[in-house]
Amino acid sequence: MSADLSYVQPTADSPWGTYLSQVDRVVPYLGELARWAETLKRPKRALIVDVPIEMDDGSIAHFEGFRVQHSLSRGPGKGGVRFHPDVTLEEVMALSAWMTVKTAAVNLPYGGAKGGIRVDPKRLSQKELEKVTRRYTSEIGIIIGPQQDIPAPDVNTNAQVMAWMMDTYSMNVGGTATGVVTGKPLHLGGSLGRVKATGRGVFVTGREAARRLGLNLRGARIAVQGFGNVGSVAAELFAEAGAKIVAVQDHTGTVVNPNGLDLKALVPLSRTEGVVGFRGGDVVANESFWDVPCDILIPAALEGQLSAERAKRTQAKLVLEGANGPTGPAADDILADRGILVVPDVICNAGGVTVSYFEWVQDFSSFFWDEDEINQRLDRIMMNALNHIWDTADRHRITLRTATFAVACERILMARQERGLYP
Ligand SMILES: NC(=O)C1=CN([C@@H]2O[C@H](COP(=O)(O)OP(=O)(O)OC[C@H]3O[C@@H](n4cnc5c(N)ncnc54)[C@H](O)[C@@H]3O)[C@@H](O)[C@H]2O)C=CC1
Ligand SMILES: O=C(O)CCC(=O)C(=O)O
Repeated sequence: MSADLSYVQPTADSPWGTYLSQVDRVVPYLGELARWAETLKRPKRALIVDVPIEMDDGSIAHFEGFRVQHSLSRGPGKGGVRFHPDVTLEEVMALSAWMTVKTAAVNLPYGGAKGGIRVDPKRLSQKELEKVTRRYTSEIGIIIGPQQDIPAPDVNTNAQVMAWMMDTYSMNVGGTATGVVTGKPLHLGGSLGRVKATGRGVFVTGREAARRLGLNLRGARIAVQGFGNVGSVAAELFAEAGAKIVAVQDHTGTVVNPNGLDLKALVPLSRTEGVVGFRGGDVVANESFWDVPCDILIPAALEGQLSAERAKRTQAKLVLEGANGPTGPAADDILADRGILVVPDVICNAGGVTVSYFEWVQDFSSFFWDEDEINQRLDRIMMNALNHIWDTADRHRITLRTATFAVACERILMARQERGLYP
């Protein structure tokens, strides 16, 4: 399993360990290209930076920052930036590798990258947050750029953070470079539809999976873990399609209502108080979220949340991975044995990077599309990719995860091979 890199010690269920085991599972389906498989197990480039800033009280604080470019074989690096106190190099490596697989699965002309800062942004003032963002951008400026590596939002980052990143990079290169990041505000070269794109992709792939399972969305019961950009938008779209959101969990706690939570009231409140501020349901212990009777489970928070033990308990028939890496290999096997269908992260949440690609293309041409056009193109790309993956899964009798890796890794390794061996 291990690529034996001295700078990380993955375990079976850690993010990089999970990724390595997913690669091992796809190798038998790669034919001649399997000789290149080891390249998937090593990031091309990993940068660790110190981010020192002066805090509002005059003290100097240092934060650890990362940018990992897992693969550049198919194009520039692409992937979000996460601000979270638990960010590690190992986690960012896994997230960058999943980006490589994801961009290839939906056939975007990108490699995979990811970044992060080990910081709790909730403890920073707006001024401190801007300083951290700008200093980090300057430090990673030596490896990012519109043709090198294009960051985007992830956990605890948003359009404002992207605007600061774009501005800092632009000042350093001496000219406005809108294409250096995606997920920007609309009047700074952002794209219509990007904010909702990841949740929309979860909905599009989930709707198709439900259709194939014969599960009617009207009245279907859905539990959502993580109620931020991805989870809340996916919940709203499923509710619009007639489903009932029966449980939601965020970092503040868990709220359940078997008759369906009122999202019109819950969503705005969750942004200020967290979901436990909502009075239209019962606040329950976090662990009981995994026992809630439901048809569809959407993990949309962090990695490793759907553990083996929780996989044994869930009552869902369908799991839609809004988050990256929510399910470890042992849990994956349990879900497969129990006949629970998993639409894996590397296709399920690819809507965000797909509309990021649209944003990058629009920035280059300085011609912007309307939202209908964006949503139609997104729908088409996601459906084509999913159908191709489903055919692959049926042909080899493998899970959708291994099938997505098979489709994607063939594209990545073919590009690697075609680029040749010599410098
Ligand atoms: N934003 C994007 O476009 C994309 C995000 N993703 C993935 O989706 C997941 C969520 O990302 P976003 O919604 O963007 O982040 P976000 O920062 O908007 O929301 C994160 C949510 O997770 C909740 N959360 C954090 N820790 C938790 C815990 N221990 N237990 C329960 N809930 C917890 C937070 O309270 C918040 O509701 C991440 O895995 C991210 O990598 C994947 C593709 C694209
Ligand atoms: O929009 C992007 O470029 C990347 C989004 C992301 O970080 C992800 O898909 O995990």
